[in-house]
Amino acid sequence: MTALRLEGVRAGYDGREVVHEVSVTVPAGSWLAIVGPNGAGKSTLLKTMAGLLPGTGRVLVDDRPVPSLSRKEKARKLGYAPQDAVLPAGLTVTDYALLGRTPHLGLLARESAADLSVVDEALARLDLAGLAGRALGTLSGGERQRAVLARVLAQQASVLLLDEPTTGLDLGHAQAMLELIDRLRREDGTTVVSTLHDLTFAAQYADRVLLLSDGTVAAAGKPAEVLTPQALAQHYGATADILTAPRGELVVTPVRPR
Ligand SMILES: Nc1ncnc2c1ncn2[C@@H]1O[C@H](COP(=O)(O)OP(=O)(O)OP(=O)(O)O)[C@@H](O)[C@H]1O
Repeated sequence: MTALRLEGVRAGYDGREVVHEVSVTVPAGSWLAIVGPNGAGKSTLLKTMAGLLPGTGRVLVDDRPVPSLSRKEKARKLGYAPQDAVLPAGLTVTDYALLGRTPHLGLLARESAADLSVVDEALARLDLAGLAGRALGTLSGGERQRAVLARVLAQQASVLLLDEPTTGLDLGHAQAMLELIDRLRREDGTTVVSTLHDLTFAAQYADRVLLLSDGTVAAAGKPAEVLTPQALAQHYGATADILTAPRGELVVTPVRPR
């Protein structure tokens, strides 16, 4: 089953097109990583998928055009975590994550014990339980980023659109975050689309990788097919090797040019 489909999507800002004619199909329960150099249009593409940026072409979630969904339907189907969310400084981590439950509440309904337990679990999994009562304005960069993800996880949307979910996280928290996202995918059938700068993470977690370059799809397919030294040289201007770790995982590593 297809969870998300883009057909000839074009998008941009102030009349300047930065994403050109992107078509992609994301099967339900799979993970698509969007990679590419700075300014390639990754965040723009993700915002267009989330229905936050108008574009031409079609974006369909569960075979329904995103613009045709009500706000609540959209929030139940699509959870979007931006790279640089603006957070209300005075709100506590718990109250902020509870906002993720809004699409699940009835009219004028307050959060139930079940909503609170979803939030508590998201906070615990993101190692934020000890910070639950802290105001967002007092958090470190990595803690803030985890709070943004806690909110989107609490939303329990069927498709997660995550813009650079590991930005600002140390190696352990980054890995824990990706493991958590992968577990949601395997256990609940959640579909994941994430931009990722870390190509080793992209290679190890995504089923498929879409390499965006200058707003067009330069390559799409299995990580080993897309992440080649030639592609990294051509599109990133980087000298890199693709290694295989002892247990078979791919590792993308820069190598100092000679
Ligand atoms: N709000 C905006 N208004 C005008 N131009 C924008 C806006 N946001 C992004 N752009 C431009 O669109 C292009 C694509 O930006 P985008 O943020 O989508 O790239 P990206 O691949 O996510 O980059 P990065 O890896 O640096 O985060 C860039 O040229 C950028 O300057």
